[in-house]
Amino acid sequence: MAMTIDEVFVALTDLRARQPLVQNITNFVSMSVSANALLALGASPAMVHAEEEVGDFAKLADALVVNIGTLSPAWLRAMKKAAEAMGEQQKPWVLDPVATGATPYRSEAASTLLSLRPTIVRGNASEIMSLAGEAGALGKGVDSLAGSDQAVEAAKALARTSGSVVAVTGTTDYATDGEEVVSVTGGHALMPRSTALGCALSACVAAFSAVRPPLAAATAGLAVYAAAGRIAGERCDNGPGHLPAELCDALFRMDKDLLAAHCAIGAGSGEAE
Ligand SMILES: Nc1ncnc2c1ncn2[C@@H]1O[C@H](COP(=O)(O)OP(=O)(O)O)[C@@H](O)[C@H]1O
Ligand SMILES: Cc1ncsc1CCOP(=O)(O)O
Ligand SMILES: [Mg+2]
Repeated sequence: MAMTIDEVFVALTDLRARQPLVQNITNFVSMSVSANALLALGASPAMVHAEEEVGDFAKLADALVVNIGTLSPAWLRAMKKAAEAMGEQQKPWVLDPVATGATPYRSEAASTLLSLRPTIVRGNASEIMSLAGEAGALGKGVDSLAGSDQAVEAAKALARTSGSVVAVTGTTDYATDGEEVVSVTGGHALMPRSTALGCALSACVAAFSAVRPPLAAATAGLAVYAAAGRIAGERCDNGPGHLPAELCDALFRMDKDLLAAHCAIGAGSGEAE
């Protein structure tokens, strides 16, 4: 059974009460976007990526997001160390496999991190298809060339082989544990025209993973973000320039009525109800 809007709102209320500390090892492009989105949502962000301290910081964090957007060998070592530390403590972490498939280095890094068993993997369609090993799943750098509808089977297969919940995003978002598939609609067509909004979504999903089990955390994160994205996009008549700021305002103001009016959650890989 997919979560209801009421259950998503209770999860958001719990998140706001808990104010989880979310450790981010994320790319340079997304740092400020993700930190602001987390603060607006009600979480507490920290961008910490030195390999000398990520293990110690992971002891403090309630959740971790690992994002390979601007990868380098030192960062990858830090990502592995932090992910292992979270695993040892049985605390949740989210992998955002930015542009996996674009280069062998990136694909190998994403596979290595996947083998450390993230709680949740969140990516666009090309990334999820590539990580699932589908031939011809090329994206265009960090952007997807495939629709999320095309990636649902890959997401299910990836969830089954990895043991992670997989969230694949696009016009419709999907979350799956390999058996159940939840669809979420909302968002806005301007969202792919503003950088790092997928990264910030992964960070928000990590925040929810501190207060809910994996599939519920992914569903709640997708739904709250979809509603905020829809509200934000509708306020951006002149283009995407102010979209990140509007998105933060919408995350901050989110309540049950706004959620119900601006996103929908469905069961299965068809259209959301
Ligand atoms: N055409 C669209 N309509 C509505 N929402 C969209 C659309 N494309 C992307 N989004 C939303 O933008 C966010 C980022 O998704 P996506 O673009 O798939 O990830 P990434 O930025 O990592 O490539 C998600 O919340 C997704 O639902
Ligand atoms: C443009 C860019 N280049 C490396 S990481 C990055 C940000 C990607 O952000 P998103 O995946 O959320 O669009
Ligand atoms: Mg991305």
